Amino acid sequence: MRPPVDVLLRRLDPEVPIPSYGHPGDAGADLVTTEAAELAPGERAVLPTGISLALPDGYAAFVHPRSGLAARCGLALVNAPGTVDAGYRGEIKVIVVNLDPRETVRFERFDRIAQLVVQQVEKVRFHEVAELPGSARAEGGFGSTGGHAAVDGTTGGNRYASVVSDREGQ
Ligand SMILES: O=c1ccn([C@H]2C[C@H](O)[C@@H](COP(=O)(O)OP(=O)(O)OP(=O)(O)O)O2)c(=O)[nH]1
Ligand SMILES: [Mg+2]
Repeated sequence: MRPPVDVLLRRLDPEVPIPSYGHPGDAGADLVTTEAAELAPGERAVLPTGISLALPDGYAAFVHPRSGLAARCGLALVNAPGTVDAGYRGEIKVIVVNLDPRETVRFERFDRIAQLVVQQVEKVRFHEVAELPGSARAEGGFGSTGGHAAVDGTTGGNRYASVVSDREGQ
């Protein structure tokens, strides 16, 4: 395993735990909320994590959802993944939304609400051209290879769409 990258961290709450990886190979370090919160169905909130970072130049951190909360509670991040720029020195916040149609989601102070993935990112220089070089995919996108579910009763002309219509016919 490669040695970890050193990142400076400031605690904005003296008791907040430093983000930690659950297992040695994990990509995301868990972030907690420093405020208890209650989200009714459909409600969103911006939750404080009590930390700010100084990421090295050439890196960014991405705020990702936790799958367990998504599966169990319908909790999502509105802007997933949230992008934390290397130059950002403010508090990292997590923009959550309760997508469950019925149940309220409750968080206690220091509950783990999201995970932070730190990655190297490229900065590019854009060069405008009149024509782009060809490729196998060309302009095909948005389900051009099939396999997308039907939307609004239309069939996508693929096997998943026909599975949906078979089920509806039963
Ligand atoms: O989930 C997130 C996403 C962003 N940020 C912070 C760090 C990031 O560097 C800054 C700005 O985020 P972004 O660029 O996504 O938002 P914007 O609406 O484009 O704001 P700005 O105009 O400040 O770039 O907000 C968070 O704390 N949590
Ligand atoms: Mg921005």
